[in-house]
Amino acid sequence: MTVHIHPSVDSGVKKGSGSFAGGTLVCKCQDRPVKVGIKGDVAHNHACGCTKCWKPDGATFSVVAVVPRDNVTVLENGDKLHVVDASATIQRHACKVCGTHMYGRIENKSHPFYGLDFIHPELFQEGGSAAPEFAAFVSSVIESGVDPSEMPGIRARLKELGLEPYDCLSPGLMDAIATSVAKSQQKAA
Ligand SMILES: N[C@@H](CCC(=O)N[C@@H](CS)C(=O)NCC(=O)O)C(=O)O
Ligand SMILES: [Zn+2]
Ligand SMILES: [Zn+2]
Repeated sequence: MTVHIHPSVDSGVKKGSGSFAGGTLVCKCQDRPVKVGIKGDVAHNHACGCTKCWKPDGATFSVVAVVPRDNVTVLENGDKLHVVDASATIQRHACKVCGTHMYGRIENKSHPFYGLDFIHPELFQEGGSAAPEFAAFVSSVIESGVDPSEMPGIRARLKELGLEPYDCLSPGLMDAIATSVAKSQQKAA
């Protein structure tokens, strides 16, 4: 059985150009698409299996990366955007018409990832942005309806694609979160 992860990686992970200068994210609407401008390349691009990150139709995983929030500008048809869940840590600004998530923003200034917005690089109209590096929240795909018996095949396929599977974030990002928490506890002591 073919294991589908996400259309942008199913035929192999495409390397970034290494010199992506930024581009425009476009939602799926034919009429008045929402356009969001991004300055510079993305970082920490990865596949995410959680239920909250936006996936295109039929995908098991989302592909999501971060950019500094100051590098994100709504260019066109921003009146179509709404926040999917205002109580979530990441406030996902999505098109009300087609449902595509255009950017996710953390408003809590004490969050370790404050200052970074989450975007889906497949929405760039330009090619060449940095490739996904790992897979996060892999076990969470079960919460979206994947049968647990499919997990060994999914993990094997992710490894074959060079996307090391983790059930939370990658060790580097988990260390970054823990470092930030440790620093804020030292400040409080
Ligand atoms: N098992 C949960 C995990 C959700 C989760 O913690 N997602 C991570 C990765 S995107 C997160 O940081 N969420 C914060 C948020 O969604 O606001 C699910 O699939 O819903
Ligand atoms: Zn749309
Ligand atoms: Zn996620």
